[in-house]
Amino acid sequence: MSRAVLSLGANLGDRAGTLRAAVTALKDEGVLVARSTLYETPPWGPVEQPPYLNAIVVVRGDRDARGWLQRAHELEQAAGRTREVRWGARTLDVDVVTVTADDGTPVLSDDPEITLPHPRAHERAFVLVPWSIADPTAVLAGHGKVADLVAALDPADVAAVVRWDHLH
Ligand SMILES: Nc1ncnc2c1ncn2[C@@H]1O[C@H](COP(=O)(O)OP(=O)(O)OP(=O)(O)O)[C@@H](O)[C@H]1O
Ligand SMILES: Nc1nc2c(c(=O)[nH]1)N=C(CO)CN2
Repeated sequence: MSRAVLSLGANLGDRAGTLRAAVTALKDEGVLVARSTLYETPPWGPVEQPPYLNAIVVVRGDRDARGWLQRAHELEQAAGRTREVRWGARTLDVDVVTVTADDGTPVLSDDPEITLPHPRAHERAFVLVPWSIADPTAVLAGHGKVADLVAALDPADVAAVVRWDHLH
């Protein structure tokens, strides 16, 4: 058994419907431990594209790191995602942020197919803000407490991550 933190993002189509369907699928298979609410976030990266809805889920089950990556890809495929431009728009993006063994040891990997922790998680407000809500005690291996990483972000980047439920 291991625990994984997954980052879910959508910026095409019915964004909220897509994220809710992914969370429901994880809940129905009995692996969902915690989830954030939905957040609207400005697009990160070099590609001009619509705003994202993002969420963090914590799952626990009988999978290793590759198993969680496989599950992430299945969720993307179920949402109709095709492989497109790097960092470009998509119906659903599921990244594996961390995997932790049951004894609390973080899984570390520099394999390009599954790099852990996710190499860009520590600088992404759209990951850190929802994660600190889903798990206020969370730690990102190599970078420290997630709540401290949020506090160290540019306040403008944090303010731009807006609880989406409040807008609707
Ligand atoms: N921790 C990880 N989570 C998800 N994919 C990973 C991870 N580490 C490596 N990869 C690899 O990255 C490849 C590209 O993933 P993807 O298209 O989701 O990237 P991206 O979302 O555009 O960029 P980013 O990784 O910066 O979020 C995947 O096929 C996967 O094998
Ligand atoms: N705000 C935000 N920006 C992104 C996201 C995402 O999930 N949220 N995913 C991307 C895919 O690589 C690129 N940029």
